[in-house]
Amino acid sequence: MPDMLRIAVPNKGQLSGPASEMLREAGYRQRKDSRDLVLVDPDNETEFFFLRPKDIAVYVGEGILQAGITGRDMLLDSGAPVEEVLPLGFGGSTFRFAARGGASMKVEDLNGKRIATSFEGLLERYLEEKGVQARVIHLDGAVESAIQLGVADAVADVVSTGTTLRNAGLELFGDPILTSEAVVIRPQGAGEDADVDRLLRRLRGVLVARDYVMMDYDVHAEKLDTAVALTPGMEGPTVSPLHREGWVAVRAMVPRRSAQQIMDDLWQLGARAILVTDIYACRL
Ligand SMILES: Nc1ncnc2c1ncn2[C@@H]1O[C@H](COP(=O)(O)OP(=O)(O)OP(=O)(O)O)[C@@H](O)[C@H]1O
Ligand SMILES: O=P(O)(O)OC[C@H]1O[C@H](OP(=O)(O)OP(=O)(O)O)[C@H](O)[C@@H]1O
Ligand SMILES: [Mg+2]
Repeated sequence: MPDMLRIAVPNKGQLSGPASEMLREAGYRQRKDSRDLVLVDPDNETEFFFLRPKDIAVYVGEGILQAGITGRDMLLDSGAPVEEVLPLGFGGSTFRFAARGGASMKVEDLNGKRIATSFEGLLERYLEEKGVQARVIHLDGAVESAIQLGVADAVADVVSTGTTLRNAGLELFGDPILTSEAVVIRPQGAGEDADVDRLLRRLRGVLVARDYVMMDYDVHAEKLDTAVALTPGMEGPTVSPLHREGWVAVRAMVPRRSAQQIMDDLWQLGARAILVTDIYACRL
């Protein structure tokens, strides 16, 4: 068997589904049974290991696996010798303090208090930075209940929509300790690795295909400069002659979220036959 690229992927939790989905879009096989621990993709000479998201930085830091997908918060919390090489745009969250609603706590008020968290690495580093002395209580999850149950005076927890905190009658205080999302990690100081580079190129291709669309339109040559300013593309748009005298066809990638606005602006300018299509995959 040829040398396999060995990659760590979250086996459950918030990152598991989106990570596998992204790898599938990048052309890799993914597991069908959520209890599978390993999946071999012989066509791509890649082996995927499904591990607890919090353990992934440890495996990659030990050099056992060449890369992995985990949360930035988890990688920093672990203190493992790994580095972030590519943010993936999903699993977005902030790591924040919260206390009982109406308590109007400030970070300084945490001196001498008990703070519950499942990220004590992150929390302890932050408290030290701010010169706050508090007792850190480690909990594995459902940290929001710790205040009501009298185990802690405040919590430091992952917040996405804030629904979980609100439902527990808690309110946020202080600045966000960290802003996180899913990231690809590698062992710190790992050298060139053609196999990892190929994985990263594929994932970047998925990110671009998700964030951009292809826009085609026809415009009068006199309006071309203004139109190109609206659709500069990645390295300048493709401009081709049209059979219709004085008109040209333009093709450029535009951000998906502004596509409708750009179409309105191009229409105003006199452009016609404006088409938007999905990008299935790409290497830029
Ligand atoms: N509600 C959420 N929305 C988006 N991302 C989230 C959310 N909750 C957590 N995350 C992010 O997902 C990553 C994994 O967190 P998750 O809670 O799934 O792991 P876990 O707690 O170890 O797993 P489990 O909850 O199954 O025990 C973290 O980086 C975290 O910031
Ligand atoms: O701000 P929200 O959108 O409500 O999301 C944040 C919640 O989601 C995660 O919990 P998860 O479901 O992973 O449970 P856990 O506490 O057991 O990790 C996280 O730990 C928060 O509790
Ligand atoms: Mg969780």
